Amino acid sequence: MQTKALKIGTRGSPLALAQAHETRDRLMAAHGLSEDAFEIVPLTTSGDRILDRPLSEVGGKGLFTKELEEALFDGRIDIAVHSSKDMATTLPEGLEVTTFLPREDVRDAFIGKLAPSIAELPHGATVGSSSLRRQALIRRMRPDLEVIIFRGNVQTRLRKLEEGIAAGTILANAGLRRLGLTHIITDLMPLDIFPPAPGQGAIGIEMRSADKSIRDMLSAIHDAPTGYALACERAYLRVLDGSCRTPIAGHAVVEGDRLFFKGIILSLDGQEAYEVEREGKAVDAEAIGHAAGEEVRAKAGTKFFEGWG
Ligand SMILES: NCc1[nH]cc(CCC(=O)O)c1CC(=O)O
Repeated sequence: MQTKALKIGTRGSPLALAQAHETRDRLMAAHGLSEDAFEIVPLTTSGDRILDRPLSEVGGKGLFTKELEEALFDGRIDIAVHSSKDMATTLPEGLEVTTFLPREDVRDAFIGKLAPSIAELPHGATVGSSSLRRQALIRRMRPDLEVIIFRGNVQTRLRKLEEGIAAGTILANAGLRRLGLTHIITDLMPLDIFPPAPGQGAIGIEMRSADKSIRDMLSAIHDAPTGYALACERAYLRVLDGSCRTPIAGHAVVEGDRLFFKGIILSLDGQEAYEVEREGKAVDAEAIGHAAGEEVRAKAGTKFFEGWG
């Protein structure tokens, strides 16, 4: 007889559901379980409801996770599947992200209507993005372009593009791959000129700290290199979080037992940029990320952050 199904909490967007299914499939494979050992529970978050303003104005990353965390606390779900990029850097007492799935490609993808790449867009063309990081990186490359706010899930943004509201948009390659939409990509942005957001491309799984059996079950699908990269990137972001109106990019790569991190913070117009590069042992991921955050914050100086809080 089947015992109680494990309830996998997720946002209801097609991308979130794809990530929940990937988590379920990996758990099934790792433990030889069938589909009915799991129940996928989609929940609507305030981040999904508020679509007319940029996230940086309405409260930031917590918006996508709060409802899922409440459901974890009251037992409506047993685990919560998140895009790591959307997660706050500190979690409520009693909850933990113990598990990261193998990371997808971290690059951003350009989807162009008037031209296949940002470089080839006509002078003054409009690009849609509500990410401060993408806006600043676009403006750094092409100060003549106009950047307009584009929110909503991947499908909503693509519809806006079809309606001609913008000449192009930028989305994470990871999300497009998970949705089977890579055919619409017209350019993949190189990491050195368009570094990703901390956490981009990585699925994180949150659980109740006290749940020993779930901890054991999840450990079978944890990807250690992704875990180290994320520990580093999240520590870096945590140092800079006080300035959530700052465009921030950061990316760690793990090779064997070494970790290589690159980070950059920019002014909103992309004209000012401060970079940091660190490497060390993968097991020191968090300390490396923390030190990188401190370094880039010191380089930028207090004036850079003034009035942005
Ligand atoms: N903020 C929305 C969001 N959160 C995670 C992804 C993409 C998937 C990922 O980075 O894992 C996206 C959409 C996008 O940026 O294109």
